[in-house]
Amino acid sequence: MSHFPVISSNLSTVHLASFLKEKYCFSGNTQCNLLKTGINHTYLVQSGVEKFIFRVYSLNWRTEVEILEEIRLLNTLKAQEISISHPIFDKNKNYIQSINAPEGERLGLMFSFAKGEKLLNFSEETHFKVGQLMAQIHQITLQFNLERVQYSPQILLIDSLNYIENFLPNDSEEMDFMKKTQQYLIDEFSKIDVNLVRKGAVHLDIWFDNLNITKDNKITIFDFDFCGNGLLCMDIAYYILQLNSTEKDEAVCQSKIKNFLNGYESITKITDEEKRIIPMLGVSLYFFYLGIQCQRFDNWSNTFLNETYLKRFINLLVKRYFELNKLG
Ligand SMILES: Nc1ncnc2c1ncn2[C@@H]1O[C@H](COP(=O)(O)OP(=O)(O)O)[C@@H](O)[C@H]1O
Ligand SMILES: N[C@@H](CCOP(=O)(O)O)C(=O)O
Repeated sequence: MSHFPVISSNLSTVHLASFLKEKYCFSGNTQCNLLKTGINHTYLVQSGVEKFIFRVYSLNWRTEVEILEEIRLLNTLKAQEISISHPIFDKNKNYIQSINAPEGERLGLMFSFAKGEKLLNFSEETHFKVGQLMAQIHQITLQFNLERVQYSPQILLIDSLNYIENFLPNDSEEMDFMKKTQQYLIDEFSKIDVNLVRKGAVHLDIWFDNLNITKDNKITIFDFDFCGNGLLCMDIAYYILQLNSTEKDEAVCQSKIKNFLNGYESITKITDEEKRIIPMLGVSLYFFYLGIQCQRFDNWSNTFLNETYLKRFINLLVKRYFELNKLG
């Protein structure tokens, strides 16, 4: 039977379970449950008492080389005993699985299950520990070059706004703000003293949503899908930015940021130049991820993304953060 061509599909969990059972030689009952259809589709795989996470990349989202580079980074971190979710190879020692989905070949990768649970809000002490963990990662990823994206102003600010333009009227106040801010941020990038900021591999998406925390406060970071090359302080900027959007009490938010930074600096120093540019990098990352949401409209964000959503996001998050940091 021939099918009408599709751009994305949801794999049958029953069939995925038997595919994985065979590939990874799982003994006994193997179950697969969909956790999330995001840019990638994430499945919880259970084989007896063991738990794993299987990620199925959207069609053409990442190349094989990019995924191999993510694996290389994760294995480097694992070798240094950094608490991250690591990739797992199959019975033939292959990491990447190829799945012949209706839309074309989709790639898959198995990960260790990060112990603990996701917490929207956690203590100052835990923020201190996240800071330490991020700094330990950065000590290893300093000067680490990945054959993946370079987080340049072009990617963060120009390409992103091109995607946003498809959904936000050109004559709206919000687009006016975005265009002026884009120009301001491009200028700020050109003023960065590159000799005083550390460069290397960044995760770019470290926030509560990509951390599991155990009862005894052990943190594991997962979802390195956006890893690439950039300024290490982009990770710091993103974490602080997200703390501002998830912690509503200003005093508590500041105290958590302070603890996070203290934790980081208990391992390695953040330069004065890095501290100076953290706010403008945060706003740049808002641009980037808003661009990603628009880019992935077809198979991810269409359930929430529209003109009103963009206007609210820009006014309540981007503009607020810009003004809070007295930028411009
Ligand atoms: N290694 C992991 N260990 C435990 N849970 C995970 C792991 N990876 C993903 N998850 C769970 O699956 C959800 C979706 O996975 P994620 O890779 O973050 O996808 P997305 O980027 O679309 O949010 C996460 O929010 C988390 O709850
Ligand atoms: N965290 C980003 C988007 C990437 O989200 P994820 O679901 O892949 O972790 C955002 O805030 O937009």
